[in-house]
Amino acid sequence: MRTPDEALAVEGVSHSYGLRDCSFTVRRGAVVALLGRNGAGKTTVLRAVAGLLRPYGGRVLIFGEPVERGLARIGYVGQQAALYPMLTVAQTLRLGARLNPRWDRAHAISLLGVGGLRATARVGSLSVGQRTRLALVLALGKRPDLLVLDEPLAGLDPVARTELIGALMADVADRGTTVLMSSHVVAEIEGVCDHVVVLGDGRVRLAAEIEPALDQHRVAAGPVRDLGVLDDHGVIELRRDGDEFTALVRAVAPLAGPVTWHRPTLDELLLAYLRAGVPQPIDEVTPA
Ligand SMILES: Nc1ncnc2c1ncn2[C@@H]1O[C@H](COP(=O)(O)OP(=O)(O)OP(=O)(O)O)[C@@H](O)[C@H]1O
Repeated sequence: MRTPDEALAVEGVSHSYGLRDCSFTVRRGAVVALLGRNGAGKTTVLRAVAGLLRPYGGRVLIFGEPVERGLARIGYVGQQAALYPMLTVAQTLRLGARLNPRWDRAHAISLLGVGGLRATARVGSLSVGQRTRLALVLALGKRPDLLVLDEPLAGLDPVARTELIGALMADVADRGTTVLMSSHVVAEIEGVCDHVVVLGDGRVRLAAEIEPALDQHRVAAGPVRDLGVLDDHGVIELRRDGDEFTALVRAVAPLAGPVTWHRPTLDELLLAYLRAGVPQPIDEVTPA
């Protein structure tokens, strides 16, 4: 059911680029990590959300409206920052001001300081990481309500990463900006994102709030002869090593048996979903 709290609804989105009936929702102010193995469809989903690619099936709603009507409210930074190499940094910001009715000059200039970018530098002379920073400044200067970022930190050095994450989080805290960002790095997600969406084989395998999802899953380990204890749980991934097994399960029954159980780390949870083959709905998960 649609709620006024909803920033984004991806409803049954399909595309020839391997997406099949993808659905998830994001509430206002959430910071969501989109994960998936190479080629899983993350960029395709993000481009559909940013209105840059029309899905073959399904639809995307931004704040309850078709994405085409919400474009002014979206800030998007793709993997290749779309910038004009012949312009200077200052000219690029002036272009940003012209193109975006909600442009916040003071905010953009303060972010430029965070990014350590010289106003007179020509875009063509910037490194990949510096261009990414400029693209982020442009996206944030637009004062978006929904920020869509495709691996935003990939080309950045560790100091720039920390600074930009800080600027991003300040924006989220000040303005309640909703963020959907793809990433391959669990350490990048931890402490920054509160929700995850995991794609696999073009479908949504997991769409959940991180802490409750960690509470709802368990890692079981023990001898293969005791595998029967998993029968009452939803097995996400099972790995065998000789006579021993390790499994990630959605714990739907009391934890029992001669095996050991522990609450997964975020790394364990995400790796299991990324490796697992079969889509698993999260809806009926109950706390262990
Ligand atoms: N322009 C295109 N033409 C044809 N196929 C494409 C095109 N762009 C993407 N694809 C295919 O769509 C699938 C999903 O690609 P997408 O870029 O969305 O994946 P991704 O999860 O972002 O991958 P990565 O982590 O490698 O960036 C891949 O199989 C890819 O080959």
